[in-house]
Amino acid sequence: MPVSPGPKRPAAPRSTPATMLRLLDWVRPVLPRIVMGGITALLASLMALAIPQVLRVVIEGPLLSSGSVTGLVWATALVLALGLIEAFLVWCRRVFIATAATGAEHDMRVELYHRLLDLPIAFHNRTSGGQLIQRSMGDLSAVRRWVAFGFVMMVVSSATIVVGVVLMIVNAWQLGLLYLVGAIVMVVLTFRLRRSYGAAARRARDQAGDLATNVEESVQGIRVLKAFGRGEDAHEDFFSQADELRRTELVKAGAQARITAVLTILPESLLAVSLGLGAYLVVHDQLTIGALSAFFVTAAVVNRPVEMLGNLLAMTLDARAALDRYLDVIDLPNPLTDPADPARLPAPATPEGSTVELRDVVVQFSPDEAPVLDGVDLVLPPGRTTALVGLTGSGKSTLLALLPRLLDTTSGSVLLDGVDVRDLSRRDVRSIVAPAFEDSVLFSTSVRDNVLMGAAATARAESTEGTDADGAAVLTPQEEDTRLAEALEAAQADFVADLEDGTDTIIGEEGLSLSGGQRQRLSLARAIAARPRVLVLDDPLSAVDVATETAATDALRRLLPGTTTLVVAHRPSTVALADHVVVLEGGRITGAGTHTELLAGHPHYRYVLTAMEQEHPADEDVADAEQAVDEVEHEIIDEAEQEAELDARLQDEEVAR
Ligand SMILES: Nc1ncnc2c1ncn2[C@@H]1O[C@H](COP(=O)(O)OP(=O)(O)OP(=O)(O)O)[C@@H](O)[C@H]1O
Repeated sequence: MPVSPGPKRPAAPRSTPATMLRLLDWVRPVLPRIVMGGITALLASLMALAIPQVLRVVIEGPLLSSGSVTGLVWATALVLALGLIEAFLVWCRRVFIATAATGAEHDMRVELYHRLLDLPIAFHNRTSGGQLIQRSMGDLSAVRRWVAFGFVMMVVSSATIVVGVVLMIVNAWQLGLLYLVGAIVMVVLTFRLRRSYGAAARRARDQAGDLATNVEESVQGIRVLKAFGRGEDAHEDFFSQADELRRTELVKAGAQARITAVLTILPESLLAVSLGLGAYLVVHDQLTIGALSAFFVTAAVVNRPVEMLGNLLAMTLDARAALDRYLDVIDLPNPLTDPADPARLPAPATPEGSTVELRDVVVQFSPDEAPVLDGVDLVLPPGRTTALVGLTGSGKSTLLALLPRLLDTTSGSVLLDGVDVRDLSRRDVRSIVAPAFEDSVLFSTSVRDNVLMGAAATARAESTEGTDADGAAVLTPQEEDTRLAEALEAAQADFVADLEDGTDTIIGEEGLSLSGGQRQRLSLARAIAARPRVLVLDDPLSAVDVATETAATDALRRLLPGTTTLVVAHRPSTVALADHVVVLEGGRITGAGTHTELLAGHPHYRYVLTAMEQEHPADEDVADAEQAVDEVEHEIIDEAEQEAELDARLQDEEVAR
């Protein structure tokens, strides 16, 4: 599967300040705490700057002129007090900022998750999982670190430098001005170097996402990798991706090193020049020793934030790259939206059940490509089962995705009991249309939770059950038990009774491993437990035998008599169980009727059935093949036993001799 860095960046790139300002959307509620944090940090810095001024008073005042011990004690106490206040203010900064930053990170993470659930399937098809995990974890951590430390320290450092330079000018204007000129040169050079770091920072984050995708896919596909002996190739792929990331990190480190070098060499050189010039000024009585000392101690305090600016700039560019990736997803327009004023959910159009109608439906994924569905007109008979048959790629899954509104038509409409699905809220549509897919997805929770997942939503739509404070339906424990038992029985999932904890057994990725057929049965049970008005099945029983499929279909008819069902059929047995069959050929419906009618008069239908039979041989053939395998296995075992007997006899003879 190709690895993609995810959504494309917006056409007009944002500047770093404009990007960082977007953070206000999440930071605004905690802004007072951040401002308080900033103020305490600033005060702490001012305390640090105040200490050299006390030093000047000490040198020029009590210590050198009057020799007063009391004055010296007071001055010492003052420096100690300033130090203690500085430490207390630093502690306050951490408390204020940490809670604010983690709160903003939490809100951003929740919003991203909500967005991922909201975005259409097409987005998830083209975006790799690792990239999304990286966005929700690593990228957001970088943003939090910047809010908690980078931003505040950037403001505080800048303020400290400005105040410090002013004090340096006040203490020794000649030396202060020299430092100011040097500071301007530093800023210009640093901003020139930032470009290469910024580009590498974005590249590194995209590459880290690719790496996460690689790990995720390798773990998920571990069986395939092992079975095909591709472990070595996978290892090489991973190695080269990891190496690419390493090289980008080195580019970042190089750029940061250059910035840090400028921000270290220049101020240190300035101090050296200032020392010579300062000594000259003192000798020629143009500067006092106290003022020179105060200048140097102030310069030492200012140099700390100046040197830190390099790291802070790198942190800002890292956070900007991370925030850009986050906003790429958050700002993505969702073509599947709810109407401003959704229509009320209609009642079933007929006593037999709901009707579903597709009117002149066209689906085209890209203007450069031919439509996948082209002028489809289709009515699903209420309360009956319709099988959708077609060659691979004919558009069956695409058509199915239109019913629960996982996808919208390019033109034409899909009507549920006479109402266009786009006029209903997506929540309402999905509360009456339940899907089950061939690729059954189970979550890392109990059988019970997996199966009852959609039951509450449909119960709310039926509105005969109780509701909770949010208006969502709540099934009583007894009702839940009944639904669970019925759904498991109908889906032929009786194996659940033999699991160690029955319906409370934890399954899914982190739980018990189930066979493909068992997973499919639970996925079907989930759709049944929802008691939908419309059931959409994308070949959900492909991994079970024909007898189980027949039993499940019978149970479905009994349990959900008024449910209108559309099932994609990949084998003749599924077609045979349907009331009505529709043939899809290159995105168009070319035939509809009963299995017998189509068999008699539709050549493409016969061709598709023949193709299905070749792909899914009848169960008798499979049974024959299994028996043949059994016989061969028995022969091998017999031969092995005979050889063992022969060996034992030869050994006995040897011993006897
Ligand atoms: N999100 C998408 N973007 C672009 N093309 C797509 C997308 N989804 C499906 N297609 C294309 O639409 C065509 C029909 O796909 P679809 O999955 O509906 O066929 P199908 O009949 O269900 O096939 P199969 O029997 O193999 O599952 C294919 O050519 C597929 O590549």
